[in-house]
Amino acid sequence: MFRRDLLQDKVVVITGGGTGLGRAIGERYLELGAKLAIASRREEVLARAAQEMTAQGGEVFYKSCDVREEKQIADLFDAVFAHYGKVDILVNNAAGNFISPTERLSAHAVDAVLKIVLHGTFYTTLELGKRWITSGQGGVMLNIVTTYAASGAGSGFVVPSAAAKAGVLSLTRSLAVEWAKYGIRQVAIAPGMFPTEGAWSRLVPSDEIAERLMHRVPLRRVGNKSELANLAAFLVSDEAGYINGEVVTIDGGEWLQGAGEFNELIDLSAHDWDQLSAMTRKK
Ligand SMILES: CCCCC/C=C/C(=O)SCCNC(=O)CCNC(=O)[C@H](O)C(C)(C)COP(=O)(O)OP(=O)(O)OC[C@H]1O[C@@H](n2cnc3c(N)ncnc32)[C@H](O)[C@@H]1OP(=O)(O)O
Ligand SMILES: NC(=O)C1=CN([C@@H]2O[C@H](COP(=O)(O)OP(=O)(O)OC[C@H]3O[C@@H](n4cnc5c(N)ncnc54)[C@H](OP(=O)(O)O)[C@@H]3O)[C@@H](O)[C@H]2O)C=CC1
Repeated sequence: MFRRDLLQDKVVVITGGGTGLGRAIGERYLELGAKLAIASRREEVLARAAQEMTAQGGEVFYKSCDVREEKQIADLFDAVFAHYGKVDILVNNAAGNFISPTERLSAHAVDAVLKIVLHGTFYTTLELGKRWITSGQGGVMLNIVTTYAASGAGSGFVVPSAAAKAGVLSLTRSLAVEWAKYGIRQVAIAPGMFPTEGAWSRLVPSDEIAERLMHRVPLRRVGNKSELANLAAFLVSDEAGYINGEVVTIDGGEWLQGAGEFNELIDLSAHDWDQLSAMTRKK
């Protein structure tokens, strides 16, 4: 699908790059010639991922980093710059989320999500942005958000995530303008349903919920990680150099089905339509 050298020698930092979608994005980037640095809290997860990801070749540097901690982020970038000499691309992928009626949440639970998603993304963006601006080097920042942020609708039962991801999208669009003069480009992806252990264990804990969610997708399937990884590769590549401040939704049409008032009629049979037509046509 892509030139094999699309991301040749680009150095990419991916937060949460040891699991799920972050790892899938990293694997695709490696195939396209990039050098990776993956970071998250659990060092053993990163170490295993780095080993497995480089089985076919390529280079993956890893370092434990809690994105809620400013000092750990500075240490991360110090280490990556020392190792590779530069950073070209940042993928803000780390996140926290779980379903809960909002009235059951404590302040601590709200903070648990806001601090990873909103503060963490802001801190990594700020740390790397300052370094790029000081050195005169530009780059690309890709933020992974959600359809309920991109649509502007938010979502019940994941309200801290909805609020935080909306903030991240606002950060994306705001800096797309403010930092363009430094050669820093901002883009975002809003994924729909992509089964990962991290997301499914916290958000889709039963078959019943899975069935309900799936029914919302016009394509009637979940996304393949490779589909998302391909989009993530294009958006950070020089081929997408004129895309700045945009969010691309990849959800099989899910949010649109929810938005159209009459889309619920999708399940009606031909027989149902015959009856309805007879009722609605002028007599
Ligand atoms: C299906 C389509 C997908 C839709 C969009 C998906 C978006 C995503 O972001 S998917 C990514 C999911 N992956 C993760 O969340 C990975 C990282 N998550 C975590 O580490 C935890 O889940 C975390 C977010 C809770 C953070 O962990 P930690 O900082 O260790 O927090 P604590 O375990 O100490 O909990 C803090 C606070 O939150 C309360 N809490 C935790 N889980 C739940 C829950 N499932 N329901 C209700 N409350 C929860 C916990 O009880 C603590 O509050 P207090 O008890 O008041 O202290
Ligand atoms: N899967 C899906 O259907 C969807 C996912 N998304 C988004 O995609 C992204 C990836 O999610 P997914 O792969 O599904 O889930 P995962 O749970 O696999 O990914 C979350 C990653 O974030 C890391 N992380 C969490 N907290 C921190 C922290 N404080 N500091 C550093 N890293 C942290 C985790 O590693 P560790 O625990 O080691 O810190 C983990 O690697 C997220 O931004 C999510 O919001 C959006 C819409 C749908």
